[in-house]
Amino acid sequence: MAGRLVVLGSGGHGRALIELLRDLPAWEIVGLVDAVPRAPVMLGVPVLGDEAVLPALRAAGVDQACLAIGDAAARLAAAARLAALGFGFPMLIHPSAIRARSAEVGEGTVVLPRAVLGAAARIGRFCIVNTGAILEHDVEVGEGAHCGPGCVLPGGVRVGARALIGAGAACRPYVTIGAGAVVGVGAAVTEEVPPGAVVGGVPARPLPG
Ligand SMILES: CC(=O)SCCNC(=O)CCNC(=O)[C@H](O)C(C)(C)COP(=O)(O)OP(=O)(O)OC[C@H]1O[C@@H](n2cnc3c(N)ncnc32)[C@H](O)[C@@H]1OP(=O)(O)O
Repeated sequence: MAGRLVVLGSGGHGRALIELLRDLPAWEIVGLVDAVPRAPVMLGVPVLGDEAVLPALRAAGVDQACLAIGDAAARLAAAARLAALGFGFPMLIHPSAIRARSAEVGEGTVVLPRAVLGAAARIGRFCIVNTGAILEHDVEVGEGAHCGPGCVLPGGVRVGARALIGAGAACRPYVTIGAGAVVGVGAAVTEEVPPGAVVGGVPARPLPG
């Protein structure tokens, strides 16, 4: 699939996705949409305004969108709003990423440069697999979860919906990270992380606050 696409979100993740799309030449970015536009142009792409411009884009034949929103709940809420307007959400995988033939990737999920998706990995909808993340064989990632830059999820790790695995974190094989949990930067997860928990350190323990 390819065509014309709008990017929702003009923050840091938006800049990352503009660069990702530039390496997927079948896609043309018609512009950025942001609730609080900070500049009229970002990395050469026009910022069209807030979501009020979306119906006109649909009428003009733009029917694909890419959600550049880091916060999982906000990303999933935006997906629902744009789906109601008739937008679809392509999965976008950078050409330098390695995807096993048996790895499944859901709609609206983005896979950034040099990430690895191993055999029979299953990545849900609207996930972020960030730069250099390694998701090994049989890893399962739930809807809206974010695997941060350089994280390492060995075989059989399960990441619940909307969870965040921080940059450079690593997990023991077959461990489960609960829905909405946060694993801090650089953590080593050795045992199950309950839903909604925030853990960090080596080995990972609940963080204060
Ligand atoms: C391209 C991109 O940029 S993708 C970005 C992906 N995002 C990430 O990787 C960020 C992940 N977030 C983190 O690691 C954050 O530090 C969090 C969520 C774990 C904690 O953030 P906050 O809730 O703001 O906590 P805060 O910074 O106030 O720290 C609370 C305590 O936890 C400690 N702490 C925070 N992060 C960590 C960590 N990763 N490991 C160990 N301890 C930590 C702090 O030192 C502090 O301890 P103290 O109370 O003894 O001083």
